Amino acid sequence: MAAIVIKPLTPQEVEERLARDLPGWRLVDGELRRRFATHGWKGSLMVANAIGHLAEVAWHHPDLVVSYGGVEVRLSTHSPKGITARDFALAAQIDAVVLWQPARDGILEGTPEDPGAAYLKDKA
Ligand SMILES: C[C@H](O)[C@H](O)[C@H]1CNC2=NC(N)=NC(=O)C2=N1
Repeated sequence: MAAIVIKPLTPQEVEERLARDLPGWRLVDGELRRRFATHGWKGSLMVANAIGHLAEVAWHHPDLVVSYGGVEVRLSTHSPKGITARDFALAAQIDAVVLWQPARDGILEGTPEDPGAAYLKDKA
């Protein structure tokens, strides 16, 4: 089987792919970044844990800034240093999991609207 070649993308390539595939993410200081806003610390920790699970399964680990009101995800590749297809692949999976919502008319109810249950502020 041919080895997968991972090479850093140029800033222009990164911006093009962000606009096409990951509109919620930005290139800042050489990292792909996205913030997921929550209604509080417990929600932020749940988001952080969901991302932590994906990172460990992928064996590609973002930095996380966990705050009372949200989680900022910062993704880059250490070797080769830069932004690579690995960062885009994990970012897309993070979006898919964190922003996922049950179908409106489906059998799963979704998080109730009342303040006691409020969790994510950003939903797909
Ligand atoms: C030591 C080295 O960072 C690791 O082998 C793997 C695992 N996690 C990783 N995580 C990230 N974000 N970038 C990497 O290049 C990377 N490489």
